[in-house]
This record gives sequence, C-alpha cells and structure tokens, in this order.
Amino acid sequence: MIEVERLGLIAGARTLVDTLDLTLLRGQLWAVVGPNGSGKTTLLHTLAGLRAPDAGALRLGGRPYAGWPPGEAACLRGLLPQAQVDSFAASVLDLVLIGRHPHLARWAWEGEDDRRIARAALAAADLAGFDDRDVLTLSGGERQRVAIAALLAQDPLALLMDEPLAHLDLHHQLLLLRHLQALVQAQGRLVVLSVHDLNLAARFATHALVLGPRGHHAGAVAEVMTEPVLSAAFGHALQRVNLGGQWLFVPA
Ligand SMILES: Nc1ncnc2c1ncn2[C@@H]1O[C@H](COP(=O)(O)OP(=O)(O)OP(=O)(O)O)[C@@H](O)[C@H]1O
Repeated sequence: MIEVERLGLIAGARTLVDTLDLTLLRGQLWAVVGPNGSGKTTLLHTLAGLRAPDAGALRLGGRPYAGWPPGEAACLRGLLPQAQVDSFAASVLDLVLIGRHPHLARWAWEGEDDRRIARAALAAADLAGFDDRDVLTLSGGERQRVAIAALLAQDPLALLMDEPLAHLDLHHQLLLLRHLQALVQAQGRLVVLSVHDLNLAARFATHALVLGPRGHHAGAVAEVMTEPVLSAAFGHALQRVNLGGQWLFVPA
C-alpha cells in the first residue's frame, strides 16, 4: 500500500530519519513510537504526501504521489492531523461530511448516502446525536472524535493518524483502537498511528516503528518493542513484563 525506500527526513540541521526502508501493507496496524521531536509527525506527513522526502523514494499504491490525481489519492489514504483548530462555527455533521468530498463528482452536493456514511462514522466515534452541535462548543476529546469521524467518513484504504488517542479518555481510546483493529482485520485496511502509550501500542499494533536518537527499528511488534530498543530510544530504562498474556512496559 505504501512503500518507502532509503527515506531520509531532515528538519532544520537535524536528520530525523536516515535510510528508512518500509513496506506498509493492507491488514497491518503500525504504531510509530518515539520521544518528543523524534520525527513521528514529520514521517506521517511525508507518508501522506504533504511533504516531500528529503532523500529516497515513497510510493502509494505503487506510484509516487505526483502520479496520483489528488481526489484519487484521497480515496487511498487519509490523514488525521495532530491539532484541530476551528476558526468558524460549523455543525458537527457538516464537518464530518467534508470527509466525503473525494467521493463526490465535481460540483456535486453530498447525498443521502454520504449523510448515512457520515452518521455511521459519528456513531463509530461515539458521537451519535451530535449532528447539529456547533464544533466551537465541543470539549477537546469530543472535537478529536469529530476529526476521527471525518477520517472514517473519508473511508480511505490507508488511515494515517497522528496521535489519535490524544485528548481521549480510556474508554474512548479502547473504543477507537478496537474499531481500527476491526478495519484492519475485517476489511484489510492499513492503519499507521503515532502514539505515546507503549502498552496500548504493544496490545493493538501488529507492527511498530521505533524512532530514536540512535536510529530506527521497524518490524513485527514482538521483535521491535523490546527492552533494549525502547530503552535506547527513550533514554530511560524500561522493563517488559507479561501480565495475563499482555506485554506491559514499566519504567525503571
Ligand atoms: N522547520 C523546522 N526547522 C527546524 N526544526 C524543525 C522544523 N520543523 C520541525 N522541526 C523539528 O523536527 C523535529 C521533529 O518534529 P515532529 O513534530 O515530527 O516530532 P514528533 O516525534 O511528532 O514529536 P511529538 O512527540 O512532540 O509530537 C522536532 O524537534 C521539531 O522541532
């Protein structure tokens, strides 16, 4: 679905990522973990085609972004950005319907099908009944769930999500992760999300990319989310313990 070859990412004078090779396939849920400033957002924006790689090659569905009309690319991949800034009043349903635009013919208005898909996305984000609420009146967690619903309504094959768990309470974190897991397992979607909670990452992801000051590690969760790799990436000793079949990471 998304391939990167010898990818390099540079911010200012710092090299964030050097010679990264990745093949992200449908049916996989990738967690991108690493300390603040390690390049998670920069990488997600690059995977989404919003930023050109500083080195190496990137392909979506076998083609570079330049080879995709924007509308077609938007049906293949969607991005949940980290921060939602609202300058104007708008209803929750109208905001989520923006996710349907790549699916509309030119100049067409949203139809009943689009509204049904948008309402289903709101229900998946536990926002049923919020259609007419003004986004400016929402709490931080509710606003984050509206943005998630807009991405679900966009319905791309690859969902790229920058800290989707931010602002969500524990119940809604688990609800979202289970929903994403179902999209991956039942529909063969690809999900790539950045996350700070190592325990939830280890529990729900199939694969992990660990970014750290001494380079990156990518692969199946059990191979990559190890004590030495994570301790080196975060500069803090971590112990991995198994509790009832689940891996938990405990800082020393
Ligand atoms: N234009 C720029 N000039 C210099 N440095 C930049 C620029 N843009 C981003 N950076 C730096 O690049 C680094 C990576 O930023 P990025 O947002 O990708 O990190 P992150 O891993 O998502 O961090 P966080 O966990 O804090 O969200 C940061 O140190 C940031 O300050």
